[in-house]
Amino acid sequence: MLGFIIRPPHQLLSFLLCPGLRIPRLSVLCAQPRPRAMAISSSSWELPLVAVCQVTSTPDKQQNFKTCAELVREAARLGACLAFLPEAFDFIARDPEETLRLSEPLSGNLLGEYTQLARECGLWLSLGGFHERGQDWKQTQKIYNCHVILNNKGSVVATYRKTHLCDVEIPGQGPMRESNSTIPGPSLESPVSTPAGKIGLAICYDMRFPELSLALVQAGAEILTYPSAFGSVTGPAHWEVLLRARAIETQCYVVAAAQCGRHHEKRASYGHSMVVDPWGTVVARCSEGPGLCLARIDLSYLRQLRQNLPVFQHRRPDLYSSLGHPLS
Ligand SMILES: O=C(O)CNC(=O)[C@H](CS)NC(=O)CCC(=O)C(=O)O
Repeated sequence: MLGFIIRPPHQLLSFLLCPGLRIPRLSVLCAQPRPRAMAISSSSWELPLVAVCQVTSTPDKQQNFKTCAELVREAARLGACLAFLPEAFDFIARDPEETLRLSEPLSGNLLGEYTQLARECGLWLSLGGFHERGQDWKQTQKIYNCHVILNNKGSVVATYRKTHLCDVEIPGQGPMRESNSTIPGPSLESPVSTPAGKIGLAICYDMRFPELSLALVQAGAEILTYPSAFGSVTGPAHWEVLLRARAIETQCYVVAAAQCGRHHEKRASYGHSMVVDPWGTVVARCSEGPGLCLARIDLSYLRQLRQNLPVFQHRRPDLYSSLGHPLS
């Protein structure tokens, strides 16, 4: 019954906005009529709307907060119930010493400002990667890369500390040595219920490890999030392919808020923030530069797709570890 698996048309609308520009640019990627078999009782405009914010963080924390707050307010005005900010929304420093110096605990001033913002706007926030001084800061002098979910009252409802750290050297991109400043998180987190659906938490480089996305979907995730500061060389080759692959194999929505542009003399990011639906189609994407895009999340579509193409009933966990140990 593959004929029934066609994206409903309301998902094909994405509004591309620049912060200075008040008129939304409406981009209709495609406009097929909704097939009868997919009809649902609610109007598409009642489906939850999410906003994906794209920024260029610098070492200036106050300025970064101003930019993010403006996008979050815009998201609220446009009717989003949840706004996603990228990894390192708080700042991107020039070196590990500066990263450690600018970091704060979750109880610090910056999270306090975001708490107020969520409350004032009445929307949920995915704060994609906060440089967090954890409980062990005094002993370790290192931080966690912490994804924080705030509800519309500003309370922290979930935290996930990045488990796969990006220590890579890609020619042409400048070395990344995240472990110089950061400790890997100790565990995965259970998906968290939000007005848009159950969100599985991850961060950036984590998207290269499909075991993580499978663990999250098997624990009930409907939306996977990969807030990112993706490299400018790996970006064009891997970014969209990885995100769409994670969406197709898990049959989840994938939301990826990204850093873009030049952060300082030593660092630039790829951008291309997007929302992918469970069929693997990109249903919203940001244009170049800071801004936001919007997408509706249709969980009845997700359930229909999982029924029509029941890969999770066809898995063979009895086989997958039968070839011994993974490559070292
Ligand atoms: O450094 C900070 O302040 C915040 N953290 C990051 O920007 C991290 C570690 S350097 N970036 C990535 O994981 C990029 C992954 C990537 O580019 C890939 O997988 O290709």
